[in-house]
Amino acid sequence: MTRSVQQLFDLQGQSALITGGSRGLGLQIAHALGEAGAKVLLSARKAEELEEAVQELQSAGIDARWVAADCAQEADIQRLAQEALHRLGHVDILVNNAGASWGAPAEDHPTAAWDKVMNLNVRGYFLLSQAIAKHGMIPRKQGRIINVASIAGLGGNPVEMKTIAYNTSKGAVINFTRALAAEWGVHGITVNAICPGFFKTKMATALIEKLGEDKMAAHAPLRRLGDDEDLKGVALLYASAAGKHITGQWLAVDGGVSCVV
Ligand SMILES: NC(=O)c1ccc[n+]([C@@H]2O[C@H](COP(=O)([O-])OP(=O)(O)OC[C@H]3O[C@@H](n4cnc5c(N)ncnc54)[C@H](O)[C@@H]3O)[C@@H](O)[C@H]2O)c1
Ligand SMILES: O=C(O)[C@H](O)[C@@H](O)[C@H](O)[C@H](O)CO
Repeated sequence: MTRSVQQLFDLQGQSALITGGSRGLGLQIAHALGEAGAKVLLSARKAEELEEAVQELQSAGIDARWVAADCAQEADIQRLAQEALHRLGHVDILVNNAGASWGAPAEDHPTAAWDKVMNLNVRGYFLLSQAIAKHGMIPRKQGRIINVASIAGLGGNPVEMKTIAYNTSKGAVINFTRALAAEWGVHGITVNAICPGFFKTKMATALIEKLGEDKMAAHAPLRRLGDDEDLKGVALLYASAAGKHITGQWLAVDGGVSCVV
């Protein structure tokens, strides 16, 4: 018996861990997975922001909780993985989303900032995937890993932005996704990436305002920036049975910005 579309997208009984889930794109993805029936566990560094986000999800009827952790610290990542496996019972869906950027001309980019960006955006994704898979997904022979990359991983940012470490890190996330998918498919784990375009979150607001929101929107074939709904569909596709034959892929959700040469 094949499943209906409603059954294929249903996440009842599933559990999801979302890093950087306290606001922005991570919180949007938490809403999507939670609205489809998953239990969600948010992680970020600040307890107050996490508590606020959990309350927002709970008032939408979602089973939500939080754990504070710094994904730039290996010991914190190991603790987060253990707590997630303990508190959720199992992690069916891992969303690697916590990320940071740095603006400086490449010729003067501080080494410490390069290391900081690469450490959180790449090493953090790797270490948490490793811990969650090794102690949960691989023994259970099932799992979904969703990596939030960026269209910044497909090329350079507009020249005013000067984010060489960030662009490098997001390019790495895309090939990390493909390589991990190639290795862990045999364990029943899919690994896919989302490449958002410009969304007005805390990370990007100052920059969007500096470059001009209207001007940035005008650059997109769809003449708009991303909003609070735009990542929900792809997150649910990757996380659910509807996406069970999709792995090693990335999808740009960018209003078409990445099609323009
Ligand atoms: N906003 C955009 O235009 C855009 C576009 C493409 C990709 N992205 C990516 O989306 C992801 C989320 O960013 P956002 O735009 O929602 O920004 P945001 O600043 O609103 O959210 C970032 C989240 O990451 C958490 N975080 C930051 N450093 C952390 C650390 N060391 N440990 C744990 N958590 C940490 C923050 O608490 C927050 O929850 C990032 O990976 C970012 O690179 C954003
Ligand atoms: O497209 C993206 O991934 C984001 O918008 C980034 O480019 C950040 O906003 C920028 O790096 C902030 O410094």
